[in-house]
Amino acid sequence: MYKLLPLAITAVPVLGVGASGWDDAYTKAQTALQKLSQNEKAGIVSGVTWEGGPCVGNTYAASSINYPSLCLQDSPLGIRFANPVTAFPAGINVGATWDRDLLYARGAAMGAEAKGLGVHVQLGPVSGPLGKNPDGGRNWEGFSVDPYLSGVGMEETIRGMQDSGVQACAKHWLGNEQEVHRDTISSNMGDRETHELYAWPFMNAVRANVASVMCSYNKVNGTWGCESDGILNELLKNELGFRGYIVSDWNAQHTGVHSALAGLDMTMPGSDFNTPRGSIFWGSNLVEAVSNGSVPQSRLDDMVTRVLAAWYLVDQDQGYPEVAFSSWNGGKASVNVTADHASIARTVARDSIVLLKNDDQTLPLKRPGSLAIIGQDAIVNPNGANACNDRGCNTGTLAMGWGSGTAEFPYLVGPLDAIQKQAAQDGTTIITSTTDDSTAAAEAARKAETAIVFINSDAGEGYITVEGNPGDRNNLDPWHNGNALVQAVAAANKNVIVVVHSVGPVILETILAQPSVKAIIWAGIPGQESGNALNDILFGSTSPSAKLPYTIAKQRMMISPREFFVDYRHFDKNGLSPRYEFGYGLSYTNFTYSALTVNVFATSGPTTGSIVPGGPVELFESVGTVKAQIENAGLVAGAEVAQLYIGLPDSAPSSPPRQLRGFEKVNLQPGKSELVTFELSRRDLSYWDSTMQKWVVPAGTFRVYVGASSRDIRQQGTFTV
Ligand SMILES: OC[C@H]1O[C@@H](O[C@H]2[C@H](O)[C@@H](O)[C@H](O[C@H]3[C@H](O)[C@@H](O)[C@H](O)O[C@@H]3CO)O[C@@H]2CO)[C@H](O)[C@@H](O)[C@@H]1O
Repeated sequence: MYKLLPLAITAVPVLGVGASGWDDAYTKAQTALQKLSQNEKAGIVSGVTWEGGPCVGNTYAASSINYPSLCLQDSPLGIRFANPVTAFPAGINVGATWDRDLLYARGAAMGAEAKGLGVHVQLGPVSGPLGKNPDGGRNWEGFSVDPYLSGVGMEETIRGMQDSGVQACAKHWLGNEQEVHRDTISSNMGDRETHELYAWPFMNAVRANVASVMCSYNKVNGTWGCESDGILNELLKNELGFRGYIVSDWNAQHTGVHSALAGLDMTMPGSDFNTPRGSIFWGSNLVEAVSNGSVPQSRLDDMVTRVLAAWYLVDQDQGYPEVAFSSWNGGKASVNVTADHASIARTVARDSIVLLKNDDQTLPLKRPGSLAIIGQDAIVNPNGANACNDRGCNTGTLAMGWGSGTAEFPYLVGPLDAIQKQAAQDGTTIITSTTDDSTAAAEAARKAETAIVFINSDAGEGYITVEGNPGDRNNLDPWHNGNALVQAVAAANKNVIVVVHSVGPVILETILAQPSVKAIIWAGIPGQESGNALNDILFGSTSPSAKLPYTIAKQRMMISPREFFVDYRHFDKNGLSPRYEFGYGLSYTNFTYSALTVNVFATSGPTTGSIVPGGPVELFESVGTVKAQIENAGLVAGAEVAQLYIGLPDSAPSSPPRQLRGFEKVNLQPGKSELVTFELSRRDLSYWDSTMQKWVVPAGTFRVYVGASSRDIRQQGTFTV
């Protein structure tokens, strides 16, 4: 039933229509193209080799059109290899906020820092990996394992970044779901899961007019990601109407001619990582490939036009700043671009903290007489927050994963530092045990009213191995004997709070089996404001509002997704009970749901219209609304993320029981209520029909679920198409 993507080169890229920004940018690019020499054209699409310029990627300048050497720089959470910059919470944290405004604000702040430093292309955001494997090393760089939530994350972040003037780069296209063997494996995907899961968030990215997309190291259905006509020309450019350029991941290009024909538009870093540099596929070789007829002139012109159009799209021809740092000498920037972004970093970190368990209203803390703070994860690495290159170690509190998706911390507020400040105000005695030694931990815990244990679990990119974890995690257990640490503390103290800093799901069964564990918090990898944000929740200045962007299972084995039943789709389809389901999160108040109304006017059938950035034009048309009344029925102010799930009718074969298709976050004072409206687009009601090669709205009765999580459904309804 599933159709594999074609391997042969068959498609001719078409330009999307409908984005006037692109139309203007293309007009300027086509004019500029006429003035370029063949060498300049090849230079615009070729990197100058690894470490050949100040940024992780640099192209050649073209003096005839006053075009600069483009600076491409990581990362999805801040500007890599530069300082000072803001080290924002990771993608997985901002995903956990389910807050469009925060997604946009973080993107805009990152974009402003990039522009201030002269970075033309910021290498993020990420929706590949999506997170099919819960132990995938780079899942934390993206927003969520759910394509809808991930898609909103992509769209808002890209809008924020590009509104600030930097070109965003959506990565890694496509199926980059693991680090181990990432540059040799083939991600074999059926056509339907390709569309409904992995390509979905990139549709949002293209819809947000993303300037560039990075193709990935892995093969897709047997063909290298950066050499595949099927996923580059056919899917991304033709079907999704992508008008920007495709840049290779660093050293992910394997051939000169074939990659050009398959749709690659820029090669990075222009060489492999060896010294002296080998594997230079483009540059002067591309000029030769055109002159001997292996690559059509029109293809080279198309590459250049796309790259120039992206530059014009975000007005980088209008006095863009010079690059103000070098990646290779400590990154000291000649300008300070951090502005007031620490407050955005703190708000995101705070609003991404998920309260998983809170028995006996243990939280918020109410001026305790004494507190034991336990675990190495409570303090900043004694050697410094940036002691390890690309954060490639797990010493001290975990606030970032490792790899290219990192930035240098300008400072890192550790949990203990922040709690001590609050304790001084409250008259609370602090007792510490800041190693992971269980005996010392129990001794400290015995002396306090309440004990807070800090545990963590790290992951990162595969070119670094940390404590035996080769990028991907070896398991979903806490590191550093975290379970034993909690057990020891729970045996010594009847009032235990566990704080988890982790890149993704951690199995909590051992911890939950301790009756003394009264509360559990997931704080993710919160960036530079870690301790301050945690204080806001621990001591109750803010009620937690975050919801899990993935499922926490009872055991690792239970998550073995097949095809497109990843995460909650797998649990729902197979009638399995998760420990904490997708979308779950407690608050210090409680919310009631009422008055569901459904008003949908879609017609069944396939899309037929033209392609706009993102896909067929009708996919993004409104087809109705779902509304529900949310009331804060508790005693304190708080925010609720109301979630809309849709179940397709049986005429859509083998579909998940329900899928996220909307969410709205509302801030409510006690006793107040608000009517939330979920706007539905045609895409929200469609599935990908592999035979027809179309998005199709199936005929029949759709199920509507509105609730506080994927399992906590408060209102249900139906509509028929
Ligand atoms: O940074 C741009 C994109 O690069 C990919 O990651 C590369 C990373 O940036 C780079 O630092 C690392 O280099 C190491 C290299 O692989 C290794 O052979 C050499 O010995 O040491 C280098 C580190 O000092 O290579 C990474 C690729 O393997 C990312 O996938 C992508 O997301 C980035 O945007």
